[in-house]
Amino acid sequence: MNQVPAALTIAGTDPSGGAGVQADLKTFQELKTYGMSVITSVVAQNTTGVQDAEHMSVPMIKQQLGSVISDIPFQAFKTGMLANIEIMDAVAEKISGLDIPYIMDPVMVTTSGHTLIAEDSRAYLRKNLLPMTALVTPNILETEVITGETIKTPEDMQQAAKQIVHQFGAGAALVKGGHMADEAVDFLYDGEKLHTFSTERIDTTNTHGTGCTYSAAIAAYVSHGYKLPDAVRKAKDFITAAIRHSFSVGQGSGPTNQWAHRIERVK
Ligand SMILES: Nc1ncnc2c1ncn2[C@@H]1O[C@H](COP(=O)(O)OP(=O)(O)OP(=O)(O)O)[C@@H](O)[C@H]1O
Ligand SMILES: Cc1ncc(COP(=O)(O)O)c(N)n1
Repeated sequence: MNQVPAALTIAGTDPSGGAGVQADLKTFQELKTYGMSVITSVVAQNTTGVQDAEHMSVPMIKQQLGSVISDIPFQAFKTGMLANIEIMDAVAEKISGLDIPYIMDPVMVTTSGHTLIAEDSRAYLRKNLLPMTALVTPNILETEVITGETIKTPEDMQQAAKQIVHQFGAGAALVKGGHMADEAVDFLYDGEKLHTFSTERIDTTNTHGTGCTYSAAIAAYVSHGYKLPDAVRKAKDFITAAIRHSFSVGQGSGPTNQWAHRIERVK
């Protein structure tokens, strides 16, 4: 018997293969995790941006979740694009009661600047979904939306990570600073300690799908049994390699390379 951990992504699609469910499944596979996916929205997008999106019906999302949950055990799951309150509510209903670590990538705006969730669903996400998470992974903009505070400095990021845990009830918060100054520095607050993960900033515009790949890598490592700070540290190495060896395909912001960890021997 081939026993491997399994992970589930609940997210939107990217037919150009760089973000969303496609990035998540590639990442799970690379990290020796059996990958499964529930599609919430079908998005027409590519490296240049988002052209259109169609959301799956609530019954269909619930059916997909039911199909997976009733059949195959998994050791971690993540959410990406949850476009509106109805979809968030459907997902919340199906995952409540699962005793499995939940990693939320609170997808709001893409790297190319397109809004992926309805304005009025932000409050729902904060109030109803955040308390269910083991970890939430907002970038600066998403952090500002969640906390209502402006982020200018690394200290602001650290403060926000604590606030997201203590005030909004997330299990842990990883505030990502891909756009802050010279370094790509992220802060993890796990309810007890602040951890810093910092790498050099790679000079590239190929960052399509970085958030998706990073959170999927964290979920994969968690499915293998790593505790949060270690899972994030390993995922940070994975995403940094993936950005460093990213693909210059397409006419816009290219995708990351999920097999780069093999080139750099990230374990
Ligand atoms: N140019 C870069 N060089 C190195 N690391 C980067 C770079 N851009 C992003 N990262 C890192 O990649 C990971 C994923 O970043 P992610 O894209 O989710 O957040 P972000 O870059 O802060 O925001 P955005 O979603 O708007 O791109 C984070 O660890 C971030 O620090
Ligand atoms: C379906 C979907 N989900 C999420 C993203 C965010 O991607 P990025 O990490 O580039 O901001 C995306 N472009 N498409």
